[in-house]
Amino acid sequence: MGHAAAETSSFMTDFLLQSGGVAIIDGGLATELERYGADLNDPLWSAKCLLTSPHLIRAVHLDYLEAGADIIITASYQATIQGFEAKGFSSDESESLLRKSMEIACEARDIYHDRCREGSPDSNDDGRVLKQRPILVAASIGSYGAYLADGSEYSGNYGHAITLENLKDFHRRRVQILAESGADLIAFETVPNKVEAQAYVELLEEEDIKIPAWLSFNSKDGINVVSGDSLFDCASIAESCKNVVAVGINCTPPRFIHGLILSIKKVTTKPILIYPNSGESYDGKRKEWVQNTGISDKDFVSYVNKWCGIGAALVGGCCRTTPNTIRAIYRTLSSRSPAPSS
Ligand code: MET
Ligand SMILES: [Zn+2]
Repeated sequence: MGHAAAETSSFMTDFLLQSGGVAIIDGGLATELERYGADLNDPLWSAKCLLTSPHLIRAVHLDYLEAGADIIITASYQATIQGFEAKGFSSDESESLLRKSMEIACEARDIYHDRCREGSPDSNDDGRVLKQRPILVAASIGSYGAYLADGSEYSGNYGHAITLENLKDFHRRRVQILAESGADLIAFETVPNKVEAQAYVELLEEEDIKIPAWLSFNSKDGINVVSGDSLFDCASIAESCKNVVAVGINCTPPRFIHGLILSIKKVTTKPILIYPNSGESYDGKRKEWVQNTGISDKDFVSYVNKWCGIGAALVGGCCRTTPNTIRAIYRTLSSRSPAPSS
């Protein structure tokens, strides 16, 4: 095992120790940008704000840090070189836009640390969490299906024409750029099938990527990943890769999470991460979320304690969760008694 590999293997466990056992991931980015008034009806979705309103992205990152998040995820989920080129940007410009997602998140972290120095040590009167702590910036990589912008990341069905090699080539340059952008780790999010998980771990090894990564799958039945591929197989692929420092589930209704954690536990010794959506249903035809079909922040939080009880080590929220959700998670985790040291 080389030096870098040895460092990778303790990266997440060290971070979790510093975070008090459980680390908090941020909440929905795209849906929060929409709440701020951004129009994301575009093939680039949230990545459109890299062009039109970077200040909003920064504001949302800051909101999540002030709600208590220990990890913020960049706006690069649907930012791809191919997607930017389709809009007429050159490849250099497209690469800069990817780096920009990282710069915005790092700026937010810097501003936050300044506010912590100026503010009160723990929590302000206004409920902001201003507490110096290690904060990670995770570079988001959404799936090929997200780039297609037709809901394929929720079907995982790319057709027979798309091979493992195609997927590796599709993601290669973006992975390289984000890995060298100053990110603390790569967040492969909403991975819908086995072949894309395989593509990611092979890329990490072939390109000798120097920073750690997590792999996070989505499910719509609580048993398999959305394509119908077995979660057991998908999590095993993640488990086999030394660069992968956590494996889990995102953008999946809360009611499915308990069972999914138990399935993942059977395959992995790596920390398990969980950031469900609000449970609201999505109307694919109208391209909008159906309001109030999900659960309240209070119910979300009562789940969080159970998830941590069965082994989730990183918890946050995905689409339609807000800084209020994250603040509620922060409060419930802070009130937990510290794990007995063994
Ligand atoms: C469709 S899942 C989207 C994940 C991304 N991190 C976001 O919150 O916007
Ligand atoms: Zn989501």
